[in-house]
Amino acid sequence: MTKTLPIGLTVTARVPASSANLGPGFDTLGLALGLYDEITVTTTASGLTISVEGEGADDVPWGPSHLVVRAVERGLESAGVWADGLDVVCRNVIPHSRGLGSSASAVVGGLAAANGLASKVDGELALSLEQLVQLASEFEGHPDNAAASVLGGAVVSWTESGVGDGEDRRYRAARLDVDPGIKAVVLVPNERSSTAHTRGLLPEFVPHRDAAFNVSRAALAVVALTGRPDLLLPATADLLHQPQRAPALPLTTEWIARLRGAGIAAAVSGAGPTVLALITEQFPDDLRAAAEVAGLQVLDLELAEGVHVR
Ligand SMILES: Nc1ncnc2c1ncn2[C@@H]1O[C@H](COP(=O)(O)OP(=O)(O)OP(=O)(O)O)[C@@H](O)[C@H]1O
Ligand SMILES: N[C@@H](CCO)C(=O)O
Repeated sequence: MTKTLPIGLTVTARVPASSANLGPGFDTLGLALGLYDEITVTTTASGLTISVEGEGADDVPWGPSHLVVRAVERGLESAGVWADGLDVVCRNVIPHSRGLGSSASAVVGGLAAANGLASKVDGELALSLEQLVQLASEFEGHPDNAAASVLGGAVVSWTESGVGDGEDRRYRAARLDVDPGIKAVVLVPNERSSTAHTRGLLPEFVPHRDAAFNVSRAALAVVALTGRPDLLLPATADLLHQPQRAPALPLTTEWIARLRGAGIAAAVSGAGPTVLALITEQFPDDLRAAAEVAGLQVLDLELAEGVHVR
């Protein structure tokens, strides 16, 4: 039976950004990054109020079609609770459409906030991390981003029910504990790039030798991330999506080549256009200055834990 939440219940979810693929792990590997959106949800007597500060405030709809609102509603439904009214406040920091998983973070944050409300009235209603990964991945479509924002650290994600996109598709993920010496630097262009557009550039079939190349590098990425950071450069090479997306991402492609030429493990973050660099030493000052001159925002980020609700 559905329980109605009392009025005035409030929670805040703090949800990290994420970087998907890490080079060879297309649709599989992800990393949670220390750049956070905060979502506060309060139960009210009726209706929906929403306010958005920061990133995307002028672009996203301020109403029931807002991604966070839809995720909160899905989360309440999944936990078996109902709210007569909701007040939703979003404080956004994660850049949109830059390959930093903003849409997955919005969905994970909304689901986790709903879960927090349900747990406040009855701990037995709490959704597990596995359920949050499933719901967020179903909702958003990218388990590599969604699982990273739920679980934190680095993740390997996979699907269990085969090839289809049907409702029975099961999304699974395992967390890797990343070597504490590894840090992330992201180079964020001003221009946006839609994931749907750059996915459309990918071919239906790839040569077997390229698939084999990526299998070896993706497996190596797990080794490098979990204790052999000296292997990060070969472990972040890719033939399955970055070369195909390159025509749509010229600045990104130029900077990945430049960083890799300097011995830095660099890859397209998600579907781009952000560049992800994984380092164990200081990011070189001359490259930082040159990137800024080229119009890239350079951010040093800790690797993050998963979504946190208070
Ligand atoms: N915090 C948010 N609140 C509401 N809508 C959002 C939020 N974050 C993202 N979105 C929606 O998702 C769109 C961006 O999704 P898209 O998948 O193209 O990029 P991304 O998630 O930032 O990057 P990627 O998936 O490549 O890592 C935005 O244009 C916006 O419509
Ligand atoms: N793996 C997805 C991530 C999107 O954030 C892609 O590269 O399209």
